[in-house]
Amino acid sequence: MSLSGAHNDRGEVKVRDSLDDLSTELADYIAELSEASVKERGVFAIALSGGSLVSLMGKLCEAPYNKTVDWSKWYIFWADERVVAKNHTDSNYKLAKDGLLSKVPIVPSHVHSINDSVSAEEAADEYEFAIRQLVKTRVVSVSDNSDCPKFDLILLGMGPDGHVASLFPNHSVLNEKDEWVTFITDSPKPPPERITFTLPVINSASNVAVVVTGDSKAEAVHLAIDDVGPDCPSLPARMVQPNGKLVWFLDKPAASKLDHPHQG
Ligand SMILES: O=C1O[C@H](COP(=O)(O)O)[C@@H](O)[C@H](O)[C@H]1O
Repeated sequence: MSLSGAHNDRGEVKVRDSLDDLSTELADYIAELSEASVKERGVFAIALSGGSLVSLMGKLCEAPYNKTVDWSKWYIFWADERVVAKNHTDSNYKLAKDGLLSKVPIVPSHVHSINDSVSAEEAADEYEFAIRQLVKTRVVSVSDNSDCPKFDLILLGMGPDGHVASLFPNHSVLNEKDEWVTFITDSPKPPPERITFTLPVINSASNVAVVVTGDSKAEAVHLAIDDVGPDCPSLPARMVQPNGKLVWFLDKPAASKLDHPHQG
């Protein structure tokens, strides 16, 4: 069974029976956005996250996507990164390189990873500076409402606590309005030092997809998507309210606590 539908104002919710079906749906979605963006702008600026998302993107390395996607037009960024060496097992760059980037013909100079040899604060500043240069040359588009970058697609995962990127519940960086990229040194999930896109950047994207699997995340999915009333917690995932299009990719266990899991 495959379900898909609009869910209040929290975007489109796609629920798939198996991880295999979910991966195929995700690969189709990314490939379609890539094609549309290359047609419209000549490039595709995509920001990745780490965690379980990357293995769910694995189908992109297989036929037909490995041949049909115009990889030469892809520019890769990270919505969040752990401030560790690039060959460290905690590195989101390493995860993406091993699982995706080394298997498709991405242009190496289009891969924009952080400087891993400076402090978290400097890494965040340098990363924002690099993105600012690419906004000037329109490799990354600019928001219609602010000076924020408008990524063609930002891919997010979500933790059981409702964190997205490295924006954790009740953390002061959730209030950051001015910076595009900020840093934390007290992540509740190791490693502690991370850089992260801020909410204004995430919410300026043309498309945001949140990819969530497993029953340990079902409660957070419910709180992030359903109409939970005035007591609705300021869950980071619920604060993802992009100007562009929001799509949730869920397996059945992750969707199991939604009020209307079969909506649409
Ligand atoms: O620490 C992180 O966690 C989230 C969620 O990871 P998951 O393995 O539970 O899917 C991830 O999206 C983020 O990029 C990462 O740094």
